Amino acid sequence: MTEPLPSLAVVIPAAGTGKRMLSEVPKQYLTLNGLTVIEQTINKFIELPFVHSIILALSADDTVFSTLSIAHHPKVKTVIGGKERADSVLSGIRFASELDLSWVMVHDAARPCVLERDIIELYHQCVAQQSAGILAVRVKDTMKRAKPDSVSVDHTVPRTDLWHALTPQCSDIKSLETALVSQLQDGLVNSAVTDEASALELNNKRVLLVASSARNIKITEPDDLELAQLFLQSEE
Ligand SMILES: Nc1ccn([C@@H]2O[C@H](COP(=O)(O)OP(=O)(O)OP(=O)(O)O)[C@@H](O)[C@H]2O)c(=O)n1
Ligand SMILES: C[C@](O)(CO)[C@H](O)COP(=O)(O)O
Repeated sequence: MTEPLPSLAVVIPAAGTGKRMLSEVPKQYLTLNGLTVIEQTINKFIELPFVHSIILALSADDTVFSTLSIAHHPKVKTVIGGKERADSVLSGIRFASELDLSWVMVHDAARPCVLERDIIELYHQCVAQQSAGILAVRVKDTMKRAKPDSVSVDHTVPRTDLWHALTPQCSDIKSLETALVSQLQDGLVNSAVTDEASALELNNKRVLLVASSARNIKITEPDDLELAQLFLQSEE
């Protein structure tokens, strides 16, 4: 019989303003198949047996989340996010580090189409290999690097071994907290560290690439909402 997976914390950065979405409200509060985006995302984690706590990093002026029934679920906690995504993540990690847990997953509130089976597989692989890891999708298209500040091709980027990094991104809490703090202190957060794996890589940590369904999109621009609706409807 395989050992049960250790309990973990899930940090969900949800303090963004969704500027690229061009919507009236922050994209995490847009309606998606009858629920808000953030509720759809939380629902992908809330029933998983190894999820101990779900920590939402919210904007200081967020007045919506507390009105949702999910906000009162015993697993759900909230912290105040920060200026950049990494600041919000670190705020959640600091709360998680007080919970006497070893592992954490960080998942964008804007990724409601993640599949539970992919979350479970990611965690199985990280625990089995005692390594950080991320859900990712191999690049399928030919990739071009543009000339600086232009829209003409500079060169083609070889796509062998090229992956799209998605979330959740999973790590032991101590390594991730150390990595994020050191990058914040080095002032790299705003440029080089756009995901947790970037910080871990800069701290010479191994990061597994675990194949994810390509439907695990991040709702970023207006067209993404319709695509997310189709993906969620096909899960019903
Ligand atoms: N200071 C920030 C910025 C982003 N996020 C969260 O990080 C996730 C991924 O970020 P992104 O898609 O860039 O969201 P926004 O920053 O809201 O989008 P935009 O860049 O278009 O404003 C989102 O769930 C967002 O709420 C956060 O918690 N804190
Ligand atoms: C973390 C992430 O979703 C991995 O692809 C991505 O880096 C977030 O980028 P954003 O510009 O903060 O949405």
